[in-house]
Amino acid sequence: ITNEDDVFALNVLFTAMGAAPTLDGWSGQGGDPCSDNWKGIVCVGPNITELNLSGLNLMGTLGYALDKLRSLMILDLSNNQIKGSLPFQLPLNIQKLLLANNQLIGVLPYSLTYMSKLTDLNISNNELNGNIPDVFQTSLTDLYLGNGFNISSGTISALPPSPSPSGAESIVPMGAIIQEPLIGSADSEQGLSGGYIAGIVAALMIIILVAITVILFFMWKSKELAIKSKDACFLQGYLINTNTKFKHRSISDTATMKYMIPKGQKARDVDKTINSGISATIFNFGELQAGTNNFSQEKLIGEGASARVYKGTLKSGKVMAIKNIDTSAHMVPDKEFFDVLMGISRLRHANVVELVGYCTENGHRMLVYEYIDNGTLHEALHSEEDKNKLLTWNIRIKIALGAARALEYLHEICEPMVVHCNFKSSNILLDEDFTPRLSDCGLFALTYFGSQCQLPEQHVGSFGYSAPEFALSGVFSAKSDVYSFGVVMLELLTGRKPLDSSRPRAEQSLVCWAAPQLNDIDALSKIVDPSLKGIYPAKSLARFADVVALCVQAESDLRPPMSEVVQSLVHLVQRASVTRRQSGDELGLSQRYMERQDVGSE
Ligand SMILES: Nc1ncnc2c1ncn2[C@@H]1O[C@H](COP(=O)(O)OP(=O)(O)OP(=O)(O)O)[C@@H](O)[C@H]1O
Repeated sequence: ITNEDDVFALNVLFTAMGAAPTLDGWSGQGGDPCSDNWKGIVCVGPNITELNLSGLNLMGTLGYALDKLRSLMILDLSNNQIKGSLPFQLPLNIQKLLLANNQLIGVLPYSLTYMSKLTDLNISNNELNGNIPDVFQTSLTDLYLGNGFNISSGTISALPPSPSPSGAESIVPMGAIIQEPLIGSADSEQGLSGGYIAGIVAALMIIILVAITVILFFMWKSKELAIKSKDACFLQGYLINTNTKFKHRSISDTATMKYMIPKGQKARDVDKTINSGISATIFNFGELQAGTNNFSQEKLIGEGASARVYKGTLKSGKVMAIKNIDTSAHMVPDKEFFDVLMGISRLRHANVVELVGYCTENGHRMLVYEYIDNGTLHEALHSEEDKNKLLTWNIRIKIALGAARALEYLHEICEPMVVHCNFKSSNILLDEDFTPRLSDCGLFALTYFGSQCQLPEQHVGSFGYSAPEFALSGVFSAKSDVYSFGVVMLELLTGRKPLDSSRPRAEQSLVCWAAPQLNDIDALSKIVDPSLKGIYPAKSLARFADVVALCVQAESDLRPPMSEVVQSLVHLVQRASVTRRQSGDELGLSQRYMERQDVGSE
């Protein structure tokens, strides 16, 4: 009789692929694949070791349970029409993963890098994008591309000569096909090929940059380098230039939150039972599965480095955001998971997204949050749909104040304090009236660090927000959150992204470009978001900029605590409403007019 987990995985796969008629013998529920010779299956004893399903006209998606096939060595689903993204959880013992010629989208899951036995990977001719993990360049013999991968991030040296001469920032255009395997592709008969030379040059550059990093680190450590904001810019620039990845950083104790209990609540004997004290509902997997249409693509609302988020409707009719954490990449033991969960479940603040429940059935790690339905601040500021037009100056101050209050709560009211560690505009969700709600509070310890307190490569994506001390030493503190908050304020002020490689070099790092201009009122009016069309009170802008300048200081001790930031922003909001009343609120003047009055009155 076939292994129970293997049967479950095939049942899920069969359903996800729309019960394809070409899958002879397969079933969506139960069955005995090994004894009943299900199409394309090879077993050794009760375990499925091969799935050979190439060219069977299969559609649908790959489902969510492939990782249950623990003995699977060959997975061949090439030449079908499979859609959707690659599941986070793939079978870890796979040697051959053949998915070419399908319609797969999204990024490569991080779990791929954990597949130590993987020797053949063919994912050509799909619509995949994102980064290619470095590990593929040394351990695989057969990696074909034909997708939209971003091949920056330090991977360039092992790649064949790029069609574009732009070096480390090269992008393989969507649909471009690199025919040669990445490894062993150099044509030895022609001596040193362009790609080989490029590889050597890139390797030399990396060595030089690493040496610079080490020297800088020791200078910084011994306090011989008084880091002023100019130096911070240098560091930011350095990060852009090299796409440096900082691996295996430890996190300071303040950031590893275990029991986050807002002051006033009693810390009960939290260790006695593993999940007592968690103020959240336990959901069964079936309900979440049903509520998200079997975690279908249409219900997927977002994807971060460590989780996918689905919009789901519960039995009660309530709409929720269900965060399915990638367990294959982040094996957090139960005890730690419940510890963290207990803390998160107790967070209650008007500007913090509330955890409603969770599900740990079948090894899943799912968090159920209230659904916030107006997108993220990042989308509002940077999407191409002109959404930023809705963000008037006063709304921007309101968002900054709400987000500041959320951080103040985490830093100064919760006990022990909670350091967010991943504060950025895509973690600020907006509700209908643009009230900001901070998401992922307390989650960093769970999704990134687990028991080893290590930083994975994906965090590189948030570097535009990272404080210099974190980039240099990996140490996080509440003051690092304050820096990230300053970067988000700069985003609000300028409408620009923290790192933007499409801009001229001197403007790629937002902090680097904007910080020197914050104290100059003329310069300020030139860096302000053009989509505000000049409609803002100049004084309000200047005060806002003052707060930013304090927050993004390179020396962490000089940054203000969040309670001070809140106070400054409260003054701004109060001032804005007084000015508005004075300028004729009651007379029914338009917002635009009133704000023009505000500009004039400053
Ligand atoms: N409670 C929620 N309500 C509505 N949408 C949400 C909610 N939580 C997350 N999302 C959506 O899911 C997306 C992904 O969220 P997630 O926190 O997993 O990734 P991220 O913040 O973009 O990256 P990171 O992995 O660095 O946290 C968000 O950008 C947002 O669009």
